[in-house]
Formats: sequence, structure tokens, C-alpha cells
Amino acid sequence: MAYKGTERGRASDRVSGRANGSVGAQRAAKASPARRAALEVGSIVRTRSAYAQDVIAKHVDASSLSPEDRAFATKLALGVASSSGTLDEVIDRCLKSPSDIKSDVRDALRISTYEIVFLDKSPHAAVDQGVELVRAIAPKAAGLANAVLRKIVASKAEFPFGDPATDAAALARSHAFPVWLANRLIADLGRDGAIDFMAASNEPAPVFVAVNSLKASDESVLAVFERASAPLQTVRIGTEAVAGCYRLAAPKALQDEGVKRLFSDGKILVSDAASQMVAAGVLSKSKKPATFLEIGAGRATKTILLQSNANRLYESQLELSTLDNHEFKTKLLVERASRYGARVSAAHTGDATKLDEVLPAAVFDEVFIDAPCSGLGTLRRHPEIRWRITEQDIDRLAETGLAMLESAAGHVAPGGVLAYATCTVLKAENAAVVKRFLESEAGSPFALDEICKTRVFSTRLAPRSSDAHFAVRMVRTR
Ligand SMILES: C[S@@+](CC[C@H](N)C(=O)[O-])C[C@H]1O[C@@H](n2cnc3c(N)ncnc32)[C@H](O)[C@@H]1O
Repeated sequence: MAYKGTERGRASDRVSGRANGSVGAQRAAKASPARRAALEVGSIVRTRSAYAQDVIAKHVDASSLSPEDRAFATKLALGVASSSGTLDEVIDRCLKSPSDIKSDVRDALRISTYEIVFLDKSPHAAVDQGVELVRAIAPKAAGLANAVLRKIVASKAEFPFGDPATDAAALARSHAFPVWLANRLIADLGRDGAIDFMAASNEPAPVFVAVNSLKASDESVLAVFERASAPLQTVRIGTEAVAGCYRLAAPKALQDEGVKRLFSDGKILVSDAASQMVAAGVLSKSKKPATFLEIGAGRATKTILLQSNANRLYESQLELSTLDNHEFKTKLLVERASRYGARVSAAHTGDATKLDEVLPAAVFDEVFIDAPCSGLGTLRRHPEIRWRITEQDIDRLAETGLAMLESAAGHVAPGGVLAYATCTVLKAENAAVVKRFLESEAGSPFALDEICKTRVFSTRLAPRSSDAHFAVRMVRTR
């Protein structure tokens, strides 16, 4: 996936001869600790194409920063990750020769530009701090940084450089989205839906936990959180309660020793509420599937949720096989599933678009495809996705999803179920894939069936809501 910042990074790293800005960040004596930490996160995210959340967990959450500095560093790092393309546009407008700027200097400028454009902070502090961050990386660039950041302060009144009511590019900038993606969201969700989605994508993500019924009862887990003075909240999606799913209203509970033990004992895991709903919804309420294949099983999160929900519904686990095309994920899956007490009969590695070659002659009562997708429904957790994904990626992922469905169709027993899920909101990856499948020769024996008391399960982003997921269940009628 092309990421503008990464390309810039490669070119200028050759010029500066540096791998990343962390050394410079350590030398930035006058820049505040939170901004130095945010700079280090931004540098690692850019050079390693990492997720900001993961880098924050390692370099901010586990640091000796004060709680206030940790919170500010996190806000800056996630803010920069979510708006990097828009910030670059703002920065480039104030530079004579944007391509000359070194990538580590740009990392520092992005932090101050984010503060100036998107936070209600004193512009003077943002400029001074930005200059200090740049000075620590490239002392000779401090003057340039000062001039650029002052120009950005002066141009802030013009941001988003157009009227969002009539200009899609200005609307996209105001929510820190690439223009192509904002246009695509408007086409798929309608203008109001797209605006709500983009605004919600920039809000903090709630934390949901799943109680692993294979290892603990809901009551015993709730009691531990009560003792930690952080009671869990039950979760509904629409009118439906999500079994075993709870919202963590007070994240400080994660520091409690009793809660930590629940995690290390495999009694609870962090998982989005819609993901938990899908894992429950793909299972028939009336009849346990005798054999089950999970495709795109990854690192086992859904595997654990599927077995936990099967245990709740049928009082026993599924005869479950898994498939992913990455060997390292399959290895992790086996270890992780075992730690959570989730049984896996067979863990396969192979290409699910060629299922006849990977599992010849195998037929299952249910095949569930947790499809690779753009992940746009998880933007609150992985804000940088919007700047990494391209329109070509969307087309490619939709084709992979369709190929997986067509390949899996022949491996579903008559009367059995084929389920398909994504964590995106784009029609091309969701409804269009299902429609194309049902209209194909491979899909002709299938008909949509109920899932979570509806025909097509989909969630939208809203404050305190789950991520945006999509899922259908199709029954093989002949
Ligand atoms: C949405 S992720 C699955 C997440 C996983 N189910 C979980 O709960 O953690 C999609 C998965 O599909 C896998 N995948 C992508 N293309 C594939 C293919 N052609 N065949 C099999 N698996 C594939 C990816 O490696 C990835 O793990």
C-alpha cells in the first residue's frame, strides 16, 4: 500500500543517513516530553509502516511519562497518524520546495501543524515546541521550521481552504480524510452518513471486553471489575444484547492486579463489540453445525470468540478447522487458541481462493469467511489506514473476498451455511461482493438467511459505539 510519508521517508533518509528520528527525539532537550514521545511514535509509524496504537502501547503506555504527558503524547500521535496527509498538504502550501524537506523534519512539523490546525492550543507554544523538535533533529532546519510554522499559524483562518458545504476537498480536509475516500464515502453512505462517519472516525475508540465462557462465567468477571471500582457495562447493538460483551467505562481498571490476572488467565480478551456480535450471529441458534471451517482465522481472536459463543449456545465447542494464508499467523493461532481453551481440530495454512487445492473433498456444515478488507470500520483504532489504503486496494480486496466465497461454496454441505464478514463500510467490499456471489454460478445454490435478527448485519460508527462491521449468512438450499 502506498503511503505518501513512507515514500518521502525513503528518499530523505538516504540524504540524512538516519533510520528514524528517535535519536534526535532524545536530544530534544527543550521540547516537552509528550511531544518528544509523539515524535518518536510518528517516526516509527512512518519508517516501519506500523500501527500508531501498537507503537503507543510500547513507547508511551510503557514509558515513565506522567499520566498527563502520556495522554497528551497519545492524543498527538494518534492525531498525526489520522491526519498526516492533510497536515502534509498544509505544510507543503508553506514551503517553496516541499520535496526537499527531510522526512524526520517533516515528522516534527506534522506534530506542531496538528496542534495549530486541529487542536485548540496556543499557536505560540506549538510553534516554539515545533522549532525545538526540529532543532534537535536538524539544527540547521530550525530557522526554516520557525518560518513555516508561523506561515501555518497565519493560514489557519483559511483552513480547510474552501467551503465544506460545496467543496468535497475542503470537506475531506476538515475531517482529515483523503479526498478520494471522502467522495467514496459520500457515494456509499450519503453526504450526512459520510460526514457522521468521518467525524466519528476521529473520536477515541471505546474499549470492549469479551468474557471467555470457556474459562470464566460472566458473574465472576463482573465481580472482579466491581472490586476494582470499575464496573463493566452491558452492551446492546440495536435491540440485541451482545452475549458476554462489556464496555470498559474506566480504562484505569486495566492497571488493577485482579483485572490483569483475568487477561493473563485467558478469562477475558479485548475485542470490538460488533466483532463479538458477528462471532455469535454466524452460529445457528437452533442447530449446532457438526463441522465448521473458519477462513481468514488470523491470530485466533474470532476463533476464541466462536468457541466461547458455541459454548454459550450449545454447551460444547465446535469441531472447528481454521485456514489462513500466513504460516506465522497459523502458529500464533494454535498457541493463542490453546491459551484460551479454544479447541482447534486442524489449523491449515493456504490460499482460500484455491480451497480445492488446500482442502480437496472437505465439506463442512458451516464455512465462515472473516474476509481481508480495507478495515475502514476500525479507523478509530487504526487511524492511519485512511492514508495507506488506495482505490486499487479496495478493488483488489473485493475481488479476493468474492474469490474466497466462490471457492468456499463447493465445500458447504447441502443445508449448510456460508457466512461472510468484514470490518469496512464500503459497498464494493460488502453488499456488492455478496450480490456478485449470489448471482454467480457458484453462488446460485445459496440464499440469504437471518443473522442477528436481520438479513444483512451492519453497524455504523457513533459515539461509544462498536466499530463498523458487516456480515451475512447464506444457506445452501440445494
Ligand atoms: C480480517 S483478517 C482476520 C482477522 C481474524 N479472524 C481475527 O479475528 O483475528 C483477514 C485474514 O485473512 C487472511 N487472508 C488474506 N488473504 C487470504 C487468502 N487468500 N487465503 C487465506 N487467508 C487469507 C489474512 O492473513 C488475515 O489474517
